[in-house]
Amino acid sequence: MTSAPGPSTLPYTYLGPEGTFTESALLQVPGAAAAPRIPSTNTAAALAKVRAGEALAAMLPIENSIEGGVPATLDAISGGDELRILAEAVVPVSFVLVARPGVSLADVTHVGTHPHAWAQTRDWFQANLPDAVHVPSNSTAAAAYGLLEDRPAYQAAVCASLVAERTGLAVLASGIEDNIGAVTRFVLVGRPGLLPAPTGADKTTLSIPLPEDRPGALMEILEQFASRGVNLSRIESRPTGQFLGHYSFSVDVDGHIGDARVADALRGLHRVSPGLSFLGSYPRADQQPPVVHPYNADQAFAEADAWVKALLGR
Ligand SMILES: O=C(O)C(=O)Cc1ccccc1
Repeated sequence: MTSAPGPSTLPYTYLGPEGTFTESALLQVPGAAAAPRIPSTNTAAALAKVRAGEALAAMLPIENSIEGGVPATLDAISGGDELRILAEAVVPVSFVLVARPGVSLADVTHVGTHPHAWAQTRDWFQANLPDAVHVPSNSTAAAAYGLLEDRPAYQAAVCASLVAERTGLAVLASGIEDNIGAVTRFVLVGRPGLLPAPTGADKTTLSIPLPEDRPGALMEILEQFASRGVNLSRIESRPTGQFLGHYSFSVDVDGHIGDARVADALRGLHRVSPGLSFLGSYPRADQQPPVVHPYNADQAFAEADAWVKALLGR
């Protein structure tokens, strides 16, 4: 992963409070662990700090290996003033069930947690507490801290084990995730102007509105990638909110806008869907370079360009 963007006195922000999986993700960004950081209550609050220049960048969950995309993040980064993804981090996610000391499993009727954590522990609750009611919270850590307040609306919370250690809450059960090995992907989002340099193992995130409701419109978009040998690692549709049935495609592709094949695909996309948004090119967390056929390499694009220029006498 690249280092955090340049030296700055501005803090980073993240979906808080302390002890969320999002904070763990931020701590993976070289340079960010030693920098000041402030928690935000939710995605909108985190991005408002970035847009107002009060935070250098915000770490937010974007995709889970079980649940798929995180709509709140996908929608927030593609709407409003332009933002850029600067880095990604992938964090293994394991959950514990915590309660105030003295509370037992039999006392638990309501459980506070983030909707993603609830979705990833469904089977465990079905098997162990089938009647438990979910009380949604802004984050797993917020749910756990809520147990320390007067008269919480739930008796137990699902969170990271780190939060149990920090709060002194009792662990009623651990490793309660339904899918061992599940990971969540997080992105560090800043203002435009900071384009991370290509590393050879990068991703580019785009939001592409379907230009017209007609047969083949999506295929025309996908052709721009296929014909340049650009692999997609995520694609999902999100409603634009304009009218029922109007969708935008949120896409991650292998490669950097500085790679000729990606830049050429972007040119093609701009012709097909001029309203597309470029949300950033940034290093892949797993540092795996893509397989690029020689005819899609930078050199092949440069040679093709030179050939046409020569034919035109330029
Ligand atoms: O609530 C948290 O701790 C978060 O960081 C969001 C989240 C919730 C569940 C799985 C991964 C991330």
